Amino acid sequence: MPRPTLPRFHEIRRAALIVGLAALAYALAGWASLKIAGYVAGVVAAVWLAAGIGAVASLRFGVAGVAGVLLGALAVYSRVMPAEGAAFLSLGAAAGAAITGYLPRHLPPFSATLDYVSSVAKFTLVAAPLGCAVSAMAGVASLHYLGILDGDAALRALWVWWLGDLLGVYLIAPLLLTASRWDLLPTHKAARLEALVLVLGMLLLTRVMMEYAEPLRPAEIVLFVLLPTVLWAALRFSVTGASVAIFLAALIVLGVSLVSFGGLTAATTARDVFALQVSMVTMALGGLFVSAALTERRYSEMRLDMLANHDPLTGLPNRSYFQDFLGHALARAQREKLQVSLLFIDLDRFKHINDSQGHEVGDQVLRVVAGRLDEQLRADDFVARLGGDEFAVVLMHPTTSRAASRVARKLLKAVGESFKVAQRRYAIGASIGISVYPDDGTDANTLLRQADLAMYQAKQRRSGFEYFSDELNTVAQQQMTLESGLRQAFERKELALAYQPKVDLASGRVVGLEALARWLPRSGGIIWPDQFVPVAEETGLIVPLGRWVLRAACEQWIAWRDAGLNPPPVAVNLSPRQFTDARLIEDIEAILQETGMDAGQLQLEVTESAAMENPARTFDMLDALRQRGLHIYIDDFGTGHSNLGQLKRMPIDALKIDKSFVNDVLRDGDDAEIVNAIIRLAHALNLRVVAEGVETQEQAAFLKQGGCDEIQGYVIAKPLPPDQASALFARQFAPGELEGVPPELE
Ligand SMILES: Nc1nc2c(ncn2[C@@H]2O[C@H](COP(=O)(O)O[C@H]3[C@@H](O)[C@H](n4cnc5c(=O)[nH]c(N)nc54)O[C@@H]3COP(=O)(O)O)[C@@H](O)[C@H]2O)c(=O)[nH]1
Repeated sequence: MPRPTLPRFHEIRRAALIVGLAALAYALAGWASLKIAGYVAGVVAAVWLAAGIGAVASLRFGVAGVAGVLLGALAVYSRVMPAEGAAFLSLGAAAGAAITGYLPRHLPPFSATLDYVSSVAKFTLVAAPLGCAVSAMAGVASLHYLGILDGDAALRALWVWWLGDLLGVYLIAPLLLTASRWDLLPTHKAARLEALVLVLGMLLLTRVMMEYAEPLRPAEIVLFVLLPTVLWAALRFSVTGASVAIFLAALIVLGVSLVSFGGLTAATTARDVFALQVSMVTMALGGLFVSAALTERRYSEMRLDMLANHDPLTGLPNRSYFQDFLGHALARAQREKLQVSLLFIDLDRFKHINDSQGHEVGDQVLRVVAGRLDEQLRADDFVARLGGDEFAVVLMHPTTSRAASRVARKLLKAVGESFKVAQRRYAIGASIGISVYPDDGTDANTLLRQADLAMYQAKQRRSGFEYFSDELNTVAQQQMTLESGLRQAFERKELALAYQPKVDLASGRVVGLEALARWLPRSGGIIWPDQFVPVAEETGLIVPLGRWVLRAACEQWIAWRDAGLNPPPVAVNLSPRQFTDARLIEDIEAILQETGMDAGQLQLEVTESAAMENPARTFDMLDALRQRGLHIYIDDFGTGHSNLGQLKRMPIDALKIDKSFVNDVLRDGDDAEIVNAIIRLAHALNLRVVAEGVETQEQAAFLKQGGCDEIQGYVIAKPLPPDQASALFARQFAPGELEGVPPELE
């Protein structure tokens, strides 16, 4: 069982302060009420403002507030009656306040700022009537018991007391409770003028109607003059405006009665007082309910607006809001001769975190980044989430060269700082592309495209941020031409495969073929995969391209087999994007089935970096492929960041040493060491090892001596068209007699 702890000093100090302030406010309001509206026996007021103070004190501060009410009531009542009576009345007041404050808090949902109709109803129609009834009954019973009120007078006083307390709650509590929602008030000049006219109108009309022609009674003034103005305020100035208007209207009617008749009770009958109380209750309820209904509607409009214009995950403006904002910013920049810098921000390796740690962590990362971007910017800068891991910032500034650089550096630094999510520390980088109005474009879409291109450049160069330049546009144009050409290349049958043999160093036999894509446009010439594979990767065309390559390689192998040529296994390259395609296995199975290809004769080459991107996923994928009989080669080995522990568990068959090491193996001692180390590592893991990019007899000899199993490279042959490749199937390359076969395609 937890041990009870003593309250700390600052808690005691706070409670004492609340008790003191609540007592003071209650006492002052009580004293003023008796002065303005003291009615029955000098104790019962027609409007008991102190009840409003009590309700708020209890609602906001609980027990401390109620204790303040008790003390404040004692201070008021002990001035007008004996101590015993004052004590009874004060206890009644405190009990009433406790009920009025306690009930709504325990009838959730309740908004203490009275901006929902249900909250107003709970407070004004349930809690306040009950609380006021308790204090009125306790008070009147005490006065009767003390002999101050006889039976008849007590019954009449009960009504006056209850309505007086209720009015006090309706006039004061909304004013104090809604004070924190000043933001709902319109702030423009016309609205202020309208409010002033309204207040002056209330004053003037009340005075005129009460004193001239056929003077109206106070209750009639409330219903015919003040109620409409309160409703006006409720319609125009939200709950806060309505609360102020209700309070002012009460002050005006009480004040004018005081000035005109020398006080509420002096020139009015009991019926008049009753009518005034009821009319004021009607006015207050009307104002509160109308304003709450309108505010509630405004909130739902704001919510809809928020949903339409903001990203629900980060709370930042979304793409559509961003486009609107940028459009307005550009129009303003044109008028005021300003510059606009657009920063396009893309997170580095976010996909990796999302894939490996799950979407919840990914979402959390996006929230952290959004918060950091927002924190770094000034109030008049603008940041939005465009979608995924892309954000955009709009800065407006006087014409200066490279004005956004400082902000870009600041944002990169802020985003790059590590942070903790679900007990783990993460660090994420970002790349930023910047375009500037009017230099790089004059419309939102162009600027966004240019900033995107610059971001891509920053990503490739790992430079953090880059400005847009015309050269980037040229490159983008070329890529677009390549993209549309590649789309047509499928239909026009312009794609072909070249096959490069792999030779077993021990036997000199061709033991494998690597299928490499070629694009032979009808217009002539050849487009190399170095040019079109990256474009296909970016545009997603790599998936259909990869499928085409797989199918074409399988069909060719079957054609060779059917021609009795005894083809060796054929390998195809899987790009990183293809490798993450959820349908890859399904596609491969379908191709194997449709072409009749033997799965054991198909090899897949996956680059080391793609394989290590998400080891857990890679593991499952490779395992599934191997179970179907395929063989897996890790391509370009040595260039990625292999984790040896993971490599050991990875379901693979061979490593291919990257040609960059092979290239300098005879000149560079380090490369020679690396090549030998990879060969030893592969054998230690029971994997075959293939050296790619072998161009000379000497390199081949070095590799053979080091224990390498297979070689591939120009020393044997460049990638060849199918008929030339098949001519090598039966050939045996004797050691020292390796010679390049002249290619037909290249
Ligand atoms: N996802 C896919 N990627 C593909 C496909 N087809 C090719 N590619 C990739 O494109 C890159 C360039 O390929 P390519 O121009 O065909 O170059 C290959 C060989 O011609 C070249 N090579 C082979 N031997 C030598 C050599 O002795 N010297 C030398 N300078 N170059 C040589 O190497 C390329 C094969 O490399 P690798 O795949 O790493 O074994 C390239 O990255 C291809 O992978 C495709 O269908 N899908």
